Amino acid sequence: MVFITKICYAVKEIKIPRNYLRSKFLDSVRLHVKGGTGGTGLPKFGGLGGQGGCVYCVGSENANLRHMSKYRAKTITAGHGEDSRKTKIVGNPGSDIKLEVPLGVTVYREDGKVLGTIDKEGDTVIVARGGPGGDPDNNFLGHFGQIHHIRLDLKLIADIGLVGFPNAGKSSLLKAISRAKPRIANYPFTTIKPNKGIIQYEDLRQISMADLPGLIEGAHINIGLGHKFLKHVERTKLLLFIADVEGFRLSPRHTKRTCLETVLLLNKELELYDPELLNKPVILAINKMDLNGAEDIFGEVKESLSNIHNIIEKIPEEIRPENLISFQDIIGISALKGSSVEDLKQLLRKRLDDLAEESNPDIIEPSRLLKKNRAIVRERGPQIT
Ligand SMILES: Nc1nc2c(ncn2[C@@H]2O[C@H](COP(=O)(O)OP(=O)(O)OP(=O)(O)O)[C@@H](O)[C@H]2O)c(=O)[nH]1
Repeated sequence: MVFITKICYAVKEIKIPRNYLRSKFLDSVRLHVKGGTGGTGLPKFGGLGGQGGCVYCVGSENANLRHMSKYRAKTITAGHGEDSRKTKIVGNPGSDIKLEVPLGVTVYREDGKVLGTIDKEGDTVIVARGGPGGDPDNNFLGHFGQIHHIRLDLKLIADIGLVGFPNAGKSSLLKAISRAKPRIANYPFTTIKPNKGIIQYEDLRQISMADLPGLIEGAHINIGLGHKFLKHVERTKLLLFIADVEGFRLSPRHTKRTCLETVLLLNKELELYDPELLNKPVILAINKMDLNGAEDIFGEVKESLSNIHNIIEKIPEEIRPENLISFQDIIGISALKGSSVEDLKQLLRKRLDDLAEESNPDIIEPSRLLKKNRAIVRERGPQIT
């Protein structure tokens, strides 16, 4: 009997094989927060009650919203202010509650008001203030703290946002170019949560790249994973479109789209989500250049895109975007074989450096900086003490 029970427990403990499909990524969380109540004053001695503690969010590199699930169906309440006593005339303030949240979080109140955004380590947003302690202005009665339902909405902060159809090779590229280890498989929607990788250069400069689950035709009407993850490209500086040279077909029931059509469809889906996204600089990488006939297709796609305004009328209406993206660069790569991945890596850096220089023209190139410093040394001579 004991043996059978043991087996039953053992069977129960076997993990479901498709466990990985349950996304461990959370990008939105609702919390109920309450500031502490102020302590009561002591009118006879002019004693003041302590202020109630506050609940606030603090940015931390290591935090993730998943940690917040422990607060589900609970109220996060800060400490109450201490009452004034004969032996301690000014009550101590209540203890604050510090919620560590990942960088890229925007905090919304229940009425939609933005309480603040957290972009850097240590950024702080107060989400529920503690009530004031009792004093002569409130008849020595401490007040309740603020109570709110808040929503923490995470948008990944990355330099580059990788956008493409399923199976285009986004995860393969992220793996080839960075130190990330995403799941790669030959079926659509292997990526079900955004992945972030860091591209490291020889001079130790680091650039972050976010790989988003694949978009498909009709994502705007919630087909596939819909536009759910597109919000994560809002805070990237540059978009990298990746298209399979052979195009894409979701299933035999769906229309086969060529490489050019997938590029136009990506343009259209981004436009339908938020036309502002089209103002970002975009680089197009055509992947799987190791396949037969890829060079010819690449040449045709490049030619068509350089001449797109003349041929756009011939494109079927259902895949025709209204505002066309003009790509900064179009490059052919093979994420699998690694060909031209290094060129793409250098190109991405160059474009990001150009952007940084445009937005801050005071930045001086390191080589110019070195020359300038040498000139100073020559002028005054090295200091000998
Ligand atoms: N021949 C060839 N195959 C590639 C290349 N890059 C990726 N693949 C293959 O294409 C398939 C899909 O690659 P993934 O990197 O998972 O594509 P993805 O865009 O991340 O796909 P989703 O996760 O569905 O969005 C895998 O079988 C890869 O091995 C390439 O350069 N050449």
